[in-house]
Amino acid sequence: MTTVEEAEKLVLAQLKDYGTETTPFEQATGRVLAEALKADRDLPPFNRVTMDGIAINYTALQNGINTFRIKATQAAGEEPIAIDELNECIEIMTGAVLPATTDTVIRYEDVEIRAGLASVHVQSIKQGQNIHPQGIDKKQNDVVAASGQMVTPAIISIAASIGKTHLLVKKPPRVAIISSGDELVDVDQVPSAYQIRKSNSYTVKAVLEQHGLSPQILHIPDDPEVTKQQIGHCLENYDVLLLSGGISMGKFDYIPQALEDLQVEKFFHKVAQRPGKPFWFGRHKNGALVFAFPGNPVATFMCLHRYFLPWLRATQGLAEQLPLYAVLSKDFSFQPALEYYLQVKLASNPKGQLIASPVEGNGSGDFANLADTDAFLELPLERNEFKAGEIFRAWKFV
Ligand SMILES: Nc1nc2c(c(=O)[nH]1)N[C@H]1C(S)=C(S)[C@@H](COP(=O)(O)OP(=O)(O)OC[C@H]3O[C@@H](n4cnc5c(N)ncnc54)[C@H](O)[C@@H]3O)O[C@H]1N2
Ligand code: MOO
Repeated sequence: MTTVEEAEKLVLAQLKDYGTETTPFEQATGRVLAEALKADRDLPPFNRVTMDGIAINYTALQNGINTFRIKATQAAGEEPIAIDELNECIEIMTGAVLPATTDTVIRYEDVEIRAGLASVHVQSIKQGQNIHPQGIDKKQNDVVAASGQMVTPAIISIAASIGKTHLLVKKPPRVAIISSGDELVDVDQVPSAYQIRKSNSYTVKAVLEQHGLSPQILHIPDDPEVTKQQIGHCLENYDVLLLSGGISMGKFDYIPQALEDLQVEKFFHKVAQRPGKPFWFGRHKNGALVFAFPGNPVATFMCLHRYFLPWLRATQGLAEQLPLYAVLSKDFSFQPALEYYLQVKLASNPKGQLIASPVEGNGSGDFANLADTDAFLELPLERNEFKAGEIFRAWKFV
């Protein structure tokens, strides 16, 4: 059987550039930048006052002048007002441009203002204080965000500051999320005593939307002809098919046969892991990839995080995410020769360690347990006994 490492390698070998597109910057969170963002002017663009108070020329203090005549008040956004004499000051607000004839700002807390005069009542004034100098953060045309990184709220802030209303981003793959099975009814339907509501498709969609994708949902009934026809249609119209269910050994598990009939090359079927053992992965001749995840909700969820999301990062040119490690909080044993993905709740302790506490639940059909956990702990297949205090890789999903 294919090991997790082999499966991961085969998945990550299927990278493709889906091109670029332009998007309004406000809608770009989670997308991958396909251009470098450059400062349209110095950052900050002028010597920016950082405290409300008075602007003076420091030479005045050196000459023993402690009381200043307030010449004018300058708000942020106003043209700077120069002082003409050393014994003058400008009352000035945070965000205002420092007037060229001044070089130091003293905050209101350190002056007393009476009858148009400001008296400084502290000694420790430093020349140039309370000023954020022009261009100290970045110079005009400096790269402020490199191509190939994910657009985060901080990058939205940069785009806004430099007037970039639209960003060139990587085009994400077009994804179809496909569920199958006649036991499944829609979320707004009342299931019979023998049915359940579809949940996997919505879980997968929610995760994908967090990563900037806009997938389409489709349901296929347990009918071999319809299965083949619908999957055939998706292979022509999408870059990636994410299926859940219908791939193990059941009499109505028509997906593997349909994929074979449609000439989707199988890279593997079944991975030495639990949950998610029946995972099927392949590629159609036109390049469309098929991730067919086992239908049990926890299996679909695990495979999505363990295989699809790393593939998505890599195919969009993002650097590999640094692995996360956690300390197992109590002894645990697992006998089958499968890599086990233990559901855990993570918490850090005062020593700065990340502690993984098992919250086992009732197998891969127990999707309620996912809400009580936030990661899978990857327990290697070569072993059966895992001791409290040992460190393992964690796959966080919250
Ligand atoms: N004889 C064997 N039986 C099974 C094996 C096996 O190796 N030999 N593997 C088991 C494992 S492990 C899993 S996981 C499941 C996977 O089977 P399928 O991928 O064919 O999934 P289904 O049978 O269609 O469904 C399994 C389970 O999940 C529910 N389901 C399916 N889709 C959804 C959905 N969209 N939303 C919510 N729940 C869904 C479905 O009703 C079933 O309860 O096979 C084992 N059997
Ligand atoms: O993959 Mo199955 O999830 O072990 O139940």
